[in-house]
Order: sequence, then structure tokens, then C-alpha cells
Amino acid sequence: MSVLIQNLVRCAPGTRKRLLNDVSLDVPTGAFVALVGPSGAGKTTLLRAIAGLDTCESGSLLLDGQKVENMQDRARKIGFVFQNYALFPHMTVARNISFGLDVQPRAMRPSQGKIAARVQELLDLMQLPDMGKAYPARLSGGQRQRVALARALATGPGLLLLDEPFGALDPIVRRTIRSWLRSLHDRLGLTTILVTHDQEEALEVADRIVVMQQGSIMQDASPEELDKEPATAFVMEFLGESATFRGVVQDGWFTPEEDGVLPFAVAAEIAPGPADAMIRPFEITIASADLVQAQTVPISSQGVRNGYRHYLARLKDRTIAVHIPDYTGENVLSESNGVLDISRARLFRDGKRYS
Ligand SMILES: Nc1ncnc2c1ncn2[C@@H]1O[C@H](COP(=O)(O)OP(=O)(O)OP(=O)(O)O)[C@@H](O)[C@H]1O
Repeated sequence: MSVLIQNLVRCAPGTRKRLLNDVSLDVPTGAFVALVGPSGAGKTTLLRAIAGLDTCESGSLLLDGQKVENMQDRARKIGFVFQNYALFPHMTVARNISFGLDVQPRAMRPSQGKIAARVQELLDLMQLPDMGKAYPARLSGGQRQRVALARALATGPGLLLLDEPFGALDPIVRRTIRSWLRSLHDRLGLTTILVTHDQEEALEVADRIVVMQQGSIMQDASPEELDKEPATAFVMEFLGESATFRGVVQDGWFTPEEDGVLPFAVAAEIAPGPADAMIRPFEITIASADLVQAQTVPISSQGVRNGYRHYLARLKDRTIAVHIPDYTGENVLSESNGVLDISRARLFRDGKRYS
């Protein structure tokens, strides 16, 4: 199911405060989109608007090209899973899953045999084949979330809306369940919109990331594009650890203000003037004081994590994290002083990308 949103505005009830500020979004059938942004950015508000749970002041929302208000049987075509989505404790797993089918009007409701077959099919899909008779209290958190997903999928929706569905799970289960969700999405040909606080989760599972801030979409791009071309300094900061170096662009060079950081070449056409260069910790290396004529700064090793040796470089007023791939397990930097050498940076002026 495709979702097309144009200029959606929603205000807080009884006020003129905009919770969604002219939001437009085009999600084609089969896409997996992650909505990310700080708390209060409007992610849940947008998801609820798509689900038709809240009305909006202006703008339009089309599902498969149809206005939602005119859509018959919308609830059946959209599946939801929310964080801590409670299963009915007094019903078995199978009854929980079949609930959406059991409550359909008689004329539309499949036969008991068909419902039972559908439930078993979903249990198999969720890798819980023998759990139909169990009660939710007996399940682990990850199993409950999978039952919640099965329940959302029981009516065969084309659109799956997930609001922090894995928030309560531990990191290992969370990682397993998200790769499983991605393959489920592909297998069932779903369109999925996932709200998550976890940037890593968004980057790993989604084909497109929509970054929201204060009720607006700041950027809508693939994970690769967001990494290469973050539209604003906020997007760059939001998507992972970063450092900002103030400096000046002149004649194809960026010269940082601080001592201990080497100038680096930028595209010749970049307009001269003050700018901020933003980097990720792994986009910087440490040059030896013997090789460069520059002021050195103290550097200390912080150990190895995830295949990167972490260093802290002490500039005059702050420390900068530097992550260098560690293939050998040995400390590659023998000196305790060095110069920061930026290998890749994105330039911003007044918070906006300009290179
Ligand atoms: N019914 C309401 N009345 C007034 N303000 C509301 C209402 N619902 C949401 N808000 C406000 O709208 C803003 C966006 O809320 P929303 O829940 O959509 O954010 P979010 O991005 O999902 O945040 P979180 O990540 O914390 O869940 C917040 O400032 C919230 O306080």
C-alpha cells in the first residue's frame, strides 16, 4: 500500500501550536521507512495521522491513491504495533492473533477453519509454531512483540505502522528481531513505517530515513545519502557521534581555528568565509609530529571497541574522539602527542550544508 501525504498540518487540540508543520511524504508500495528525530519531534503524531486516529487541520493523505476518509475498511488494511503493546492477558496467543478477524462483521469474517489456518500460518511465520495455546504471561518480551506483530498482520494489511515496537527489548533480542522484521517485510511485500529512537536500528533496517524536528521533516533520504549529504548540522549530529571544527575556507582550503588540527583541501568552488567542518570520529587520523609542521596536542588511547581503537585528543578547550581501525590489536600510536588530520568532512554555514 502506498502512502502519499501532502502539506499536512495538525495543531494541538484547542490551540494553534503546530504538531505537524506542513509535512509532505511519499512512501511507495514496498518501501521500509524509518521516522527518527528527538523526543517531541512529531513522529507519533505523524504515524497516528497516517493511521487515521487523529484528524488534521489541513493537507491531504492518500492511501493507495484514495483519500483516507473515503476508504472502506481502512482499519483492516493497516496493521499497528506500539511500544509495550499489551496483549490480552486472559486470551491465548492464538486468540490474541485472531482477534482482528474474530471481530469482523459476520459477512466478512472468514470461517473458523480459515481463521485457525491463518493463525497457524502466522505462528509459523513468527517462529512460534507451538505457542498458540500459551498465555502471554508465559512468553518472553521478544516473543510477545512477535505475537503483537502477528496480531497486526492477521487481517492481511498492506501497511504496517510500528511505533517503537522494540523499545522494551534488550539489545541482543532487538538486533535479532529487527533483521527478522526486515525479512518479513520483504517476504510479505509490506509497506512499513517504523518510528524508532535508535538511529542504528533505522540505518540498518530501513531503505529510507525521515528525520523530523519540531513537527517538520528535515531530511528524507537513503542511509547512504544521509551519511554523505546530511542537509543540516542537526541531521549530522542526530545520526551519530560527530565533532565540529570552526574555521575559514579560502582558496580551496579549510583552515581550522584550533591548534593541533591540520588544514585540509576542499572543492575550489566553495565560497570563501567562515564555516563549520563536521566529522565522524572515524573520519580523522592522527599524524605524527615528525611528519608535519604543526602544533601537536596530547593524545591518549582509550582501548579497542568494535574493531576501532578509540583515542582522545586534548585540544585547548575540549577533547575530540578519534576512532582508528584496529586490525592488529596492537596500539598503533606509540607517541602521546600528535596532530589531527581530517580525512573527510562536511561543511556547514549557519547550520546548513553548503559544500
Ligand atoms: N493531544 C495533544 N495535545 C497537545 N500536545 C500534544 C498532543 N499530542 C502530542 N502533543 C505534543 O506534540 C509534540 C509531538 O509529540 P509526538 O508524540 O508526536 O512526538 P514524538 O516525536 O513521537 O516523541 P517521542 O519520541 O518522545 O515519542 C510534543 O511536543 C507533544 O507534547
